Amino acid sequence: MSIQYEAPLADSYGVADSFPKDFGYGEEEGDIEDSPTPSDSKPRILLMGLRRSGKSSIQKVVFHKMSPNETLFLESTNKIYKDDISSSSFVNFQIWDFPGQVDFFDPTFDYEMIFRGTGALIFVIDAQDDYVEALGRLHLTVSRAYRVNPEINFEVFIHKVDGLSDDHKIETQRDIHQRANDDLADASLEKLHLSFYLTSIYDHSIFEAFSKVVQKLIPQLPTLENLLNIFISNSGIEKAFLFDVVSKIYIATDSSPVDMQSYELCCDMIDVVIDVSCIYGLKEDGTGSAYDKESMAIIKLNNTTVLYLKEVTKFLALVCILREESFERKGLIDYNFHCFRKAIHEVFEVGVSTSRTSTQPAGTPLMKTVALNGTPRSTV
Ligand SMILES: Nc1nc2c(ncn2[C@@H]2O[C@H](COP(=O)(O)OP(=O)(O)OP(=O)(O)O)[C@@H](O)[C@H]2O)c(=O)[nH]1
Repeated sequence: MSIQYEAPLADSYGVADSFPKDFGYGEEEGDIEDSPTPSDSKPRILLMGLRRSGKSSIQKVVFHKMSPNETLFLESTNKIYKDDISSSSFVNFQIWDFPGQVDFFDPTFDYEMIFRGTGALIFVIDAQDDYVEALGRLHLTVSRAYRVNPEINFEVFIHKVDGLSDDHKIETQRDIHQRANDDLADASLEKLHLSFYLTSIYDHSIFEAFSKVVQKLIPQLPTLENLLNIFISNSGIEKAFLFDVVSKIYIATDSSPVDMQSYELCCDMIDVVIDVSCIYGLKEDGTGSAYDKESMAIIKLNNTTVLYLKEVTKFLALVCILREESFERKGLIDYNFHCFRKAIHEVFEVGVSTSRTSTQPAGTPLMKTVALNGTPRSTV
């Protein structure tokens, strides 16, 4: 494997373990503004579930680069932990990690306010444990939330599946799916849709699941997918992912099916690029950024596959998978990429100006749409 690597200038970040929260490359002309939304009114993604189901671990591994083994030492969460990831991520939202047992009857717990501003509710079920109690809790939580805000996306993570055999995984998913939907049918809540994912922090499944959760909240997803389709079909590229670099969530991909291996390969490439950049990309005086406008990398694998990464915005990178022979037309690919990048910036600039002109009456609840760094703010 050869790596042709153009190291971007790195900031005073440490190595991979202490990955920066903010890549820190400054505003440029036409750069996308940070959201002026006060943090408490930002749309949110809630992480709920029984104690020790793995909520804090998911949040730390996906958004804070914690290694899965370190989560063994996480202490139990005792109050709602609000994590505002908008300064480091394309996705301009808050993640609220709830303590295991939320008491809906506690008068200090204003669940109506919480659910009103929620885009997605992720309910985490520990698949290695007896999940009967968790299913009861799931039902109570989603039915309450649905009554307050039927626009919420309800996502169920059947978590810690690394401990299960393949057959057992499928059987567990089928059983949980069946029971959860039976409970909803009994309560005449058939319209409430639950989506299920098998997840583990020990592989890429948690990033893949989070990607899907976030994609549902991106209003411009069809436009992004279209742009990716046009880009790859005119450039001889097999697969392209638009990544939020810090979290490795892919916010869009072309319409060909995603196979887990390709996704993992692209995630690994981002890790390599950022790690090398953090170690060798520093200026002598320690200034610079681990990810900036110059960031790009080409990795040629021994099976005639090429991985090509390029910066799109402050938070986003395009990672493509293509054959070596297609890469011979690198000039064409680069030209098409230039057009693609310009189009993405235009989508976001239109978004920002739309949000500047749109007025939202005071007190209007923020609904489903999650605001993005560089995309329209919530307009409901
Ligand atoms: N095997 C396995 N263990 C996991 C996984 N995710 C989390 N864990 C472990 O589960 C335990 C509990 O994780 P936490 O993240 O603290 O759980 P929590 O839901 O936030 O717990 P509370 O704060 O008490 O509500 C830790 O020991 C984690 O290492 C996973 O995907 N697989």
